[in-house]
Amino acid sequence: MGDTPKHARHVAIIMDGNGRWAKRRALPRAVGHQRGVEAVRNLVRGLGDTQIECLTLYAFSSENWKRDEEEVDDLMNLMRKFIKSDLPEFVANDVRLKIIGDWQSLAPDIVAMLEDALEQTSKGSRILAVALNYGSQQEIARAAAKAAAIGEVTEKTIAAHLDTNDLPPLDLLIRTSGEVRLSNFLLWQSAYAEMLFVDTLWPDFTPEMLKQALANFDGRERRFGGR
Ligand SMILES: CC(C)=CCC/C(C)=C/CC/C(C)=C/COP(=O)(O)OP(=O)(O)O
Ligand SMILES: C=C(C)CCOP(=O)(O)OP(=O)(O)O
Ligand SMILES: [Mg+2]
Repeated sequence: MGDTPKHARHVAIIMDGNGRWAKRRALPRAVGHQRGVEAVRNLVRGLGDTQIECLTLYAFSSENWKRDEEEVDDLMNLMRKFIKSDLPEFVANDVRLKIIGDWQSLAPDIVAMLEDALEQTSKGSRILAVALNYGSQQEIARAAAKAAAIGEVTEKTIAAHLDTNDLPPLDLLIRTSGEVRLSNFLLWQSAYAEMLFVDTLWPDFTPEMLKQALANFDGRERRFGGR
């Protein structure tokens, strides 16, 4: 595997634990999500200090619609606020936004904001991919249907129609909060990804912890089925 880079090019994070972070402090869940956004902001600000080419963040799953309407509204409003406040910083810091998932079916104003943000960041070189209304099984089914429509259902044609088709291969998947499951995130892309499950609740996750995760990755031996 001579062409395998030593460092992680593509890192994905399941940002779990906002609710428990708030509960421990007897605060509303919305406050946990707010602090979760701050953790995202700090991480994106520190991205330039790493060799990561693409950071993919799980922000809202296709199953998260099952939550109370109030919490869903809070999350959508945080999204609106985050794009508005942080877009200029993305542009200034060479960040290219990418959205994966069925984001086109979100509220029309969010879709419009995202389209504008995609356009404004299109020249950036470091990718921040945000998974919104994302479910990996749904993504694979969509890709398989497209592959079937061209009459060739293979690993290659399915991968070519996944939302992640223009991203580097996934190297490292991190989940915070101590849960050890994928919750319908990047199932196909995780085939040979390294995984790291940490107990830290998402609002407490720092850029320093990301660096520790990258160091942990650097110490692993990847074999891809070879010997
Ligand atoms: C990019 C961006 C603006 C992101 C929005 C903020 C953010 C960090 C969203 C993640 C939402 C979410 C469902 C987190 C999981 O915590 P949980 O609610 O499942 O917590 P719990 O498992 O402790 O209940
Ligand atoms: C981080 C996001 C956006 C989704 C995964 O976390 P969940 O909290 O929704 O997953 P489960 O514990 O329900 O599996
Ligand atoms: Mg959770």
